[in-house]
Amino acid sequence: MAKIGIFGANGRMGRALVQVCHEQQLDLAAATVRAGSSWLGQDAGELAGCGRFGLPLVATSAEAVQSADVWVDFTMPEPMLEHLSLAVAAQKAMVIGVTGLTDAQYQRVQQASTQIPVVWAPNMSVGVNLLLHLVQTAAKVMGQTADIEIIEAHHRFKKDAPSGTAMAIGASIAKTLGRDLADCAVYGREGMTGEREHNTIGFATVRGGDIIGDHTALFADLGERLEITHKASSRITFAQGAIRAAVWLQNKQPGLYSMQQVLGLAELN
Ligand SMILES: NC(=O)C1=CN([C@@H]2O[C@H](COP(=O)(O)OP(=O)(O)OC[C@H]3O[C@@H](n4cnc5c(N)ncnc54)[C@H](OP(=O)(O)O)[C@@H]3O)[C@@H](O)[C@H]2O)C=CC1
Ligand SMILES: O=C(O)C1=N[C@H](C(=O)O)C[C@H](O)C1
Repeated sequence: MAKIGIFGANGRMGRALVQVCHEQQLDLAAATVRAGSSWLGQDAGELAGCGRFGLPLVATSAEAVQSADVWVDFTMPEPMLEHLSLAVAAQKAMVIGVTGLTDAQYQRVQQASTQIPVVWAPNMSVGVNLLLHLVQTAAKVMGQTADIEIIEAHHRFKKDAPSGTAMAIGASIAKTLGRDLADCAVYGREGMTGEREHNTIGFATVRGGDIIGDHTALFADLGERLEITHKASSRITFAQGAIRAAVWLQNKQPGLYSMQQVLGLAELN
């Protein structure tokens, strides 16, 4: 059984990951928090509401990284890249769910994946990964005439916008239509915008309360519109996907793997 490690175990996703390891009786070998964190020394199980594990939270370090075979990271772009360097040095596999990466940061993930096995995905849920396929079919049928808008809603604490998932939906549609997302994306509208430019893909962002994560791809034509919506009702769905990826990743060769591959959806392409 793979020894699993969690970086940022005190975060919203960090706690959900601990919970899923517990529910699935997996070998959670290490859980880290940032150096100087007030959570240092607390029990990982108690923090996640699962009862005492006898597994104290330790500071992220080269030494701590040795304790697990596969590490899971839902922190933030900069700390994630530091964790990735530790994983490369220790030759450990890594599952990354962090969003809001710049192109340069994503290239560093790609570079690291030449040395260790990595899964990176902006959304680890089964439903969103299926949606990424469904929008391709919708784009093929309606994309030339319909106006395409992507609407996402998340909790008030989220730091990046549009969500990584919204960007992946946009990229999936743009690729199907032979468009470059960088050229056709419109992020929000204000003032005298003029009529909608036909070949654009619009993004709208909502932030509020404790919304876990809603995404809609809208194909709006004259006389009808199609909306494909996914709503997450618990972070556990993301954590289950990430832990599934961690188990899948053990003994894989170095490479950058997608959630589509983990879930066996790649052949739907
Ligand atoms: N791919 C997917 O399916 C999903 C992806 N996400 C993504 O996961 C990421 C985390 O989301 P969420 O759990 O809500 O975020 P939280 O803010 O709850 O957790 C972030 C974690 O990162 C740590 N962290 C933040 N900054 C630093 C730093 N400078 N150095 C070290 N540690 C740091 C935090 O530690 P501290 O508390 O000490 O600051 C905390 O442990 C986001 O990018 C989000 O978009 C979220 C859900 C699903
Ligand atoms: O920050 C979040 O919470 C989430 N982030 C991911 C994203 O940016 O797409 C996935 C999920 O919607 C939750």
